[in-house]
Amino acid sequence: MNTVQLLARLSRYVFRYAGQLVFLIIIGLLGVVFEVLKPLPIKLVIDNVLGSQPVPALLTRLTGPAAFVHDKSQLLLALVVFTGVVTIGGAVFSAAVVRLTVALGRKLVYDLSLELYRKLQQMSLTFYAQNKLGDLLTRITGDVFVVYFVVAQIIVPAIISVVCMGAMLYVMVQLDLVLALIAISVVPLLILALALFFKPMDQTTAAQFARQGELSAFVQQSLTGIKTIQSFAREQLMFQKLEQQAADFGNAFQKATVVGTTYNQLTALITGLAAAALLGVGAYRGLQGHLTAGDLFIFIGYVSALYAPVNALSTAVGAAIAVVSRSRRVFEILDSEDVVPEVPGAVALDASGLITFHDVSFGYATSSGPPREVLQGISFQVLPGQVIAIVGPTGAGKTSIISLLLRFYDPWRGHISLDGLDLRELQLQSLRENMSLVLQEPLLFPISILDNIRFGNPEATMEEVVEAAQAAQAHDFIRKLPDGYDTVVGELSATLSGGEKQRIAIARAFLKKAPILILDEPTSALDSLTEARIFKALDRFAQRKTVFIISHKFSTIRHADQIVIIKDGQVAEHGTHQDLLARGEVYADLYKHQHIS
Ligand SMILES: Nc1ncnc2c1ncn2[C@@H]1O[C@H](COP(=O)(O)OP(=O)(O)OP(=O)(O)O)[C@@H](O)[C@H]1O
Repeated sequence: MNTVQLLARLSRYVFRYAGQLVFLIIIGLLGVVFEVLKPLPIKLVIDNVLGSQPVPALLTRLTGPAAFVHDKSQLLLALVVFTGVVTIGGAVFSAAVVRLTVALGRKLVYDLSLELYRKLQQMSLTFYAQNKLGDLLTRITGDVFVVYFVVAQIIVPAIISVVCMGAMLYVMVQLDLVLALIAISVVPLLILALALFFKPMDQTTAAQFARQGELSAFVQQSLTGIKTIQSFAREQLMFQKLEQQAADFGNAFQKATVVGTTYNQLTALITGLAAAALLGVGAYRGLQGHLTAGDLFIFIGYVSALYAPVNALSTAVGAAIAVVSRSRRVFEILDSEDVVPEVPGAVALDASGLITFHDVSFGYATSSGPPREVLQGISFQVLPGQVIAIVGPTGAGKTSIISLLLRFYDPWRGHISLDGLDLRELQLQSLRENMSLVLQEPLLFPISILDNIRFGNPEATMEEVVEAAQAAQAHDFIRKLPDGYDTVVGELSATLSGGEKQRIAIARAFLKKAPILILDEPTSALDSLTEARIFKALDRFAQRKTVFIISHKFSTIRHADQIVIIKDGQVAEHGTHQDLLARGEVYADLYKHQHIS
């Protein structure tokens, strides 16, 4: 997307509030009137109060036959009052512009942040594997301000500046054409400076924001992993890595700032030289009688006042460049097609829990090189109400099977069906409503334990929550916490043990009344007595549910209706505990090993 397209797209967000924007611009333009009027009373003081020029015809036309314009002391008093009005009016309108801009900007940033957040929620896990969390955070908390900058630093100042400059140039043309032409000659020079600097400013600014994203990603990752860093006493190593990232960001920041300020200095130089030329030529023409002293004062006043709109315009150009770079980072996400697709007419389903894998193959993209296949030709069927255990060495592909079942990814070949329907024909939300998942490393949110358990079933009553917590062997320890079920889980749930977190996650899954329950190493952090109690409760809770269990523990696996052994991404064996022991191959070997150890 090129610069013009990007700015046009950003403007579309702003034009949703066209009424507010127009009002803001009108207020800004009324402020311009005060700005343009500012030097006028001083000209009249010089020419008509101190000097003895005839009162300008325009003024007598405005005031009619009023006598005060011809009485010097009364005219002076009127001009002093007028100056006060102009000053106060200018201040009021410029304050109003700031407030209205912020009020509008707030809504714009809010809208864009929510749109971005909604899109991020839909992105596939492949997207999250390829993008760093810290960088995404920078985009959603920082880069979204582009819509505010587009109003505050580009649209409003550009319009006000152009009108302000136009009005001042008009007055100058009326006063003296030669001087007005000198003032206008600044414009092509400013355009030339912009043409020279546009590309370097765009490139260095884009690089600065990219490095900033990388730096926040690194800081975010290292703070999340602070326990590991401290336990390995590797603070120094991480510090050195951070130093490198910070230095890269510093270099990028320096380059962008140097290029940006050089451009600003160049524009200031051009306008400054033009002001000097105006002053010289203006005074010369005054001496020749083309201008009154008061007119020359207006010129000098305008030339210095012209700095403000010219600077605002050049700042608007610099801001546009930053806005373009940053909005590209926002639109990259909004335009990304890396979402799990839903076919038109996808159906909702209250599943019974019949799941079939039909010759499924699947793999992951790698950051360098071709994608890597991790599952090949997987086929099996689970009937409603059955318990299936997926077993196999680490890295065999067990969790990948579960990820396919939840449609975090789609198979490369083959397909998976639920109640006879290809998962891709189902509405994503409906598919996942039918499933309840406990992960090996359960994540709890920084909300109360009650809300964590109710996460999958917000309507559940307190009795149901307690029942699920009791079944998950979590009720007793929750009751002993300072605020019981209302205890808020700390950041990253650092205050709970691994086993406590697992039990809350199991309670959460029990409470969500989905027909399919998926347990990925759900009890790895629990002692065998607690585990046995949970599985006893599971028999009751999971009646008529289809249950997937990934586990290395034979105490968990042996009672399953069927056991699938995955090895090197393929189904190596398939049967019941007794069948597989009798076969005396992979499963029997694993079983023997665990018993001996
Ligand atoms: N997001 C991913 N991107 C790339 N490769 C991945 C990804 N997730 C898993 N893999 C790779 O796919 C293979 C299978 O991983 P998977 O997590 O399915 O195995 P697993 O049997 O569940 O292992 P474990 O018992 O250790 O949890 C592994 O080699 C793993 O490195």
